[in-house]
Amino acid sequence: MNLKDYIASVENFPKEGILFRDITPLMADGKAFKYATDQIVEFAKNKDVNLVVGPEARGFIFGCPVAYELNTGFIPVRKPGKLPRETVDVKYALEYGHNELSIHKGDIKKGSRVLIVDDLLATGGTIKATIDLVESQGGIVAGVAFLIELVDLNGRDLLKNYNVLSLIKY
Ligand SMILES: O=P(O)(O)OC[C@H]1O[C@H](OP(=O)(O)OP(=O)(O)O)[C@H](O)[C@@H]1O
Ligand SMILES: Nc1ncnc2[nH]cnc12
Repeated sequence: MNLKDYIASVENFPKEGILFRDITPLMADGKAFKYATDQIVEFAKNKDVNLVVGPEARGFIFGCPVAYELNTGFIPVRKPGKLPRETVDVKYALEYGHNELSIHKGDIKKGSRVLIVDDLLATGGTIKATIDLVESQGGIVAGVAFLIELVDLNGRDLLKNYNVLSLIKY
């Protein structure tokens, strides 16, 4: 299956000069969504993963079905003001702005083997912030999986010490 056939490319969204890779056609197609999820599950299988972590919002879309298939829990990494209990926070830069991410303190037990899942790797700011949150809680990042990698933005440079999967490259 060619997953690129299910990605829509939209010019100048959300800002002038950004070519937005829209995953919603893939999500809307049951076969493509399952195929992409299965590829990530396959990547995780020999990594002894016991927890999946995904950043808001699109990381939830792929992270949850992957966690279900792996029989693990899913921990959300969220934007400011969304998590009700005590959090650990980190600031980061985006391809088109900046943001802050949080995780509930204590959700990741020391020594947990974590698979981090997100829809897209651009500059790597989001994933690096997510890795920092996981590691600050004593989690071990067993793998990092994306549906899409924007190769020219060099996000991989931040991930040299990790097992990385991306299913579609632009
Ligand atoms: O590699 P980076 O440069 O950090 O960019 C990638 C991130 O940007 C997008 O999320 P966004 O923050 O737009 O949030 P959303 O998922 O809520 O739309 C995307 O889903 C990734 O998480
Ligand atoms: N070009 C892009 N398309 C979709 N999501 C993104 N997140 C960061 N850059 C993006």
